[in-house]
Amino acid sequence: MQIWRDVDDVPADLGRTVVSIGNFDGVHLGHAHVLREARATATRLGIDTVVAVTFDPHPMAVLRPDHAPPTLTSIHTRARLLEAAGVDAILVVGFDREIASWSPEEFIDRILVGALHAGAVVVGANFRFGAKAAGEVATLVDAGATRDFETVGVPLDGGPQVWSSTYVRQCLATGDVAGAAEALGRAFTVRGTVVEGDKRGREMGYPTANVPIPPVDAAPADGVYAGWLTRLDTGERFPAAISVGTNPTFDGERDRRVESYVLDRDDLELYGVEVEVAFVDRLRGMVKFEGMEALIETMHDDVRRARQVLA
Ligand SMILES: Cc1cc2nc3c(=O)[nH]c(=O)nc-3n(C[C@H](O)[C@H](O)[C@H](O)COP(=O)(O)O)c2cc1C
Ligand SMILES: Nc1ncnc2c1ncn2[C@@H]1O[C@H](COP(=O)(O)OP(=O)(O)O)[C@@H](O)[C@H]1O
Repeated sequence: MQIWRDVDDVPADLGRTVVSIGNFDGVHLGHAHVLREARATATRLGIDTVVAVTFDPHPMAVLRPDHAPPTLTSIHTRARLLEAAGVDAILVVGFDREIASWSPEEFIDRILVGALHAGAVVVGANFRFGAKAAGEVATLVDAGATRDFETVGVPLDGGPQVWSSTYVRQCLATGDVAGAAEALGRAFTVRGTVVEGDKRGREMGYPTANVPIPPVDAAPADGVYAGWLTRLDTGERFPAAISVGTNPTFDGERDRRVESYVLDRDDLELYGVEVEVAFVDRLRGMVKFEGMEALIETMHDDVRRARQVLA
């Protein structure tokens, strides 16, 4: 798959394409539905290449930083998932104030027609674009009439439910990782490099691989979950009981982390290893215990329940 980080990176000899546009954050089932329509449109028109146009950073992070939603997928993860959803190429538009000021027609002429030679544009029916979000599906339909591209506005109620990135974020904010997984069509995951913690885990009988959560990234609410830890260096996948939070029992001033105890193992060496943690189900909320003994008692139970969930 091709990734173009700038409009100037798009090869000049690119043939006609079918273009889908959006933030695609999460690449959830709603996105997959629109991308399936894009592929079907390409087949119908005899066009080979489906291009996804996406924005980085998220437009809200530029336009209203205080209201920017937490990110579900980094641009790298998004590219990987878009490829799996059948996209041939991705144009990542570096979103800034200048691009935000482009009128819908300017966006159409410079990106869709000028760079991508769109034969069709396929977007969700509620898609908005251009300065002040003035552009909509009808704007594309009108512009396409004189610029020789077709527009497909995909109805959002094509599936059993209207999925959205906002819905996924809401699920995560309440710890409903099973709901998030349903909307994504796969488990929600966090990626990162394992860092050192307070070295208390081994002492407690439950060593945990700790991954920091960048403040801009979405993560499940503080709590305890069952899931899987995958080493990205070897591809090995392990069942895990996972804690998200700041370890309130120990009162330390620290940032939120994802801490995974790999069930029934004490021999792993994970410091510095790149891992992916997948959240399957919520076990309970985070508790500030009176002492370490009470926490360990409860962790025995968490591990037992995690084993059941993952069996
Ligand atoms: C299954 C599981 C459940 C946990 N539940 C809690 C909890 O309810 N309250 C809490 O303060 N810490 C909880 N923790 C986090 C532990 O406090 C933390 O793993 C331990 O202090 C070791 O930290 P370290 O990796 O920095 O050494 C939990 C950890 C795991 C693996
Ligand atoms: N079953 C396991 N699950 C997670 N990490 C393990 C496990 N067994 C050994 N480890 C190793 O132990 C480390 C965690 O031990 P811990 O005492 O919690 O230290 P820290 O406070 O630095 O996280 C992990 O980073 C990993 O290298």
